[in-house]
Amino acid sequence: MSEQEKTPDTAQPAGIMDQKVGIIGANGALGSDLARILRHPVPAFHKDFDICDYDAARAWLEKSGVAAVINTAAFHRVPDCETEYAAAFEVNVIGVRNLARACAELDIHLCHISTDYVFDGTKKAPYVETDSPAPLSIYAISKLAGEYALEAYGKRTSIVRSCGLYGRVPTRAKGGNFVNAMIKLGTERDRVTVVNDEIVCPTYTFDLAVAIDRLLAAGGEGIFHINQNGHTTWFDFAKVIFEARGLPAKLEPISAASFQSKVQRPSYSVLSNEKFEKLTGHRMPDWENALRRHLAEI
Ligand SMILES: NC(=O)C1=CN([C@@H]2O[C@H](COP(=O)(O)OP(=O)(O)OC[C@H]3O[C@@H](n4cnc5c(N)ncnc54)[C@H](OP(=O)(O)O)[C@@H]3O)[C@@H](O)[C@H]2O)C=CC1
Ligand SMILES: Cc1cn([C@H]2C[C@H](O)[C@@H](COP(=O)(O)OP(=O)(O)O[C@H]3O[C@@H](C)C(=O)[C@@H](O)[C@H]3O)O2)c(=O)[nH]c1=O
Repeated sequence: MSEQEKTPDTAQPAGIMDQKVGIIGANGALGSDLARILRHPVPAFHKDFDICDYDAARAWLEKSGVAAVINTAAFHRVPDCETEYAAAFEVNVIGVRNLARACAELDIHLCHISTDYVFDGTKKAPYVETDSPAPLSIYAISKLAGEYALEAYGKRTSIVRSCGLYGRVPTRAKGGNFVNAMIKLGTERDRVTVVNDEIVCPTYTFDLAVAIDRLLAAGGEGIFHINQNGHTTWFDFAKVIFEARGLPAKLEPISAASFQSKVQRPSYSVLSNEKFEKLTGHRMPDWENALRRHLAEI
């Protein structure tokens, strides 16, 4: 195993948060890694309750006896949000409002997952938590409105914004993630085109789950940006996947403008980890290290 593939000492699976923590969406990409990392996880599945149902959410939270809860539930098939906007707003805003209200009443810390897409990408330097959001899509608008709902109705809250999640369990809402899409396309097609002018920092759900555990243990409240360190383009990210897997298709760079999509995505959405790393003393591994560890586990 190369140096890049070794698990860094920051990624040990044992959680440090010493109290019971609820995980909403415990079988999702991030939720399933939270369930394997947290020391005292209390998993909640969609069949247990829907966050859009305030009474059901409150009843589960009250019964669970958790000190904190992490909300990973979202409507996040990004292109579908453009047309199914009522559903997107119901889950991403009203659902979050419900959780914020219930957690405030029950004195539970609510940690909510948000996105790099709240920014428009014009900054061209890592975004810090105090930068002004400027969402470009309905998904991004609904996630930003969810943040505002949390801040308006919540008491003890944290918001974790991250970027381009991938992990052992594919994102349920999308039926996959960028890594397994590349492996599938790279195996089935002769030629795969990937955008080379969106600068991002795709993030491994395992590393994000470890980081969220550290954030909760440190009592972090407010907004925190957490993604892998460094930055790449989707094309360069795909290149590592193609090389590591020896995929037969020809990989070609294209511009975002020529990628057929009904969604406008930020051309730069790297997040600065500085606030998180300062509070917790925990350094996020680089994106390539994370990707190679992930490729070794699937
Ligand atoms: N995936 C990505 O690239 C990124 C995601 N994010 C954010 O991270 C979070 C987690 O993403 P990820 O783990 O990939 O998502 P997944 O789709 O894998 O997991 C979401 C989980 O939430 C559950 N869920 C969905 N809607 C509801 C609801 N109304 N009530 C209760 N449970 C519900 C789902 O259950 P079921 O499937 O059974 O409905 C699923 O278990 C989301 O908030 C997303 O916006 C941020 C940046 C990037
Ligand atoms: C599958 C594929 C994607 N792409 C591009 C499209 C897009 O610009 C980029 C990533 O593709 P995705 O389908 O993952 O894009 P998308 O679903 O918009 O990903 C986003 O999901 C939401 C939930 C978030 O919060 C964001 O952080 C972000 O990761 O790669 C290609 O160029 N070629 C391809 O074959």
